[in-house]
Amino acid sequence: MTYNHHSTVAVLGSGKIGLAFVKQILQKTSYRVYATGRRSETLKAAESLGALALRDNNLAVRESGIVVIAVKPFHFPQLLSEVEPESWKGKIVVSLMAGVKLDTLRAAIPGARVFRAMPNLNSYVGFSSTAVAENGYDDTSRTVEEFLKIFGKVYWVPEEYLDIWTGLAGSGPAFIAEIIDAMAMGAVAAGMPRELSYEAVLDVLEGTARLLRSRLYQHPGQLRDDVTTPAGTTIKGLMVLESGGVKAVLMKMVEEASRRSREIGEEINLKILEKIRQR
Ligand SMILES: NC(=O)C1=CN([C@@H]2O[C@H](COP(=O)(O)OP(=O)(O)OC[C@H]3O[C@@H](n4cnc5c(N)ncnc54)[C@H](OP(=O)(O)O)[C@@H]3O)[C@@H](O)[C@H]2O)C=CC1
Ligand SMILES: O=C(O)[C@@H]1CCC=N1
Repeated sequence: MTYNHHSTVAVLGSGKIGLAFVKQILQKTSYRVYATGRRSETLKAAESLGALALRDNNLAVRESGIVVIAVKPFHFPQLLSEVEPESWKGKIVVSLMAGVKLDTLRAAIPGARVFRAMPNLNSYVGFSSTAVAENGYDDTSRTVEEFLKIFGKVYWVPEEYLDIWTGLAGSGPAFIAEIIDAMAMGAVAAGMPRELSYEAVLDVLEGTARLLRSRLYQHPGQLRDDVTTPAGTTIKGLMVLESGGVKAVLMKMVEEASRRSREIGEEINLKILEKIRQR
């Protein structure tokens, strides 16, 4: 296969989200993929998907046109020390790290065109809801948009929304998974087998998302009211939900996750500035 730098992607950090990216890229495109990691298990997992797995972040960056940063935010300073500043020059860099701001990324990797994106683990099946921020709309942004569409839907947002997006859509699959589990357990408590209960909740979730996206409803409250028969079953369940303060808890859950994303950004920014001073 012939290739040039622009048809090669480096995924730095082949963990949970990194591997989801590797899987989709290799399944849907003809990009060559370099995937890095530290442990042999990590490299083996990437290799088994068809990536060129390697420990050398510098080589992966040098050989690629698009570089995805998928390490944990607190591993970023170490990653930086492993890549020569020259290697980043002219690259399109897409950071998936929670919290780490564009200014911090630009200061850390000058000479690259940097984008900050927040996908979610639904990328694994091509159903991510990904927000991306960077100033300007040009050919490079369009390349990044096309690239991110491999993993699902793409939304351009001002950077100020990215921490909130992280708390809502980035962490979202974990929150929804907990709600699904709780509802299935409720059915088990009422006497139905776990597997059947679980399938039913997944069906309800998928169907409700479709119904809410249809033109029938402008607001979820309208669907709630249509389901709720006076003195029926739903209103009794809703009363329990309200008495438990569940709606307020869910609101606080997203708000707190968003706050933590901002906090991570501040912590990493300080570490990066320290690192830059040492250069
Ligand atoms: N998980 C999720 O749902 C989402 C995560 N994110 C963001 O993606 C990033 C990764 O998260 P996640 O995938 O969950 O984390 P994981 O811990 O699963 O993956 C991180 C990977 O980075 C690798 N790594 C760490 N340091 C280096 C290094 N110096 N060189 C090469 N590889 C390295 C680790 O390899 P090894 O294990 O071999 O040490 C590990 O496989 C985070 O910044 C997170 O904020 C964004 C959206 C969703
Ligand atoms: O929990 C986290 O910090 C990361 C960011 C979004 C999903 N997982």
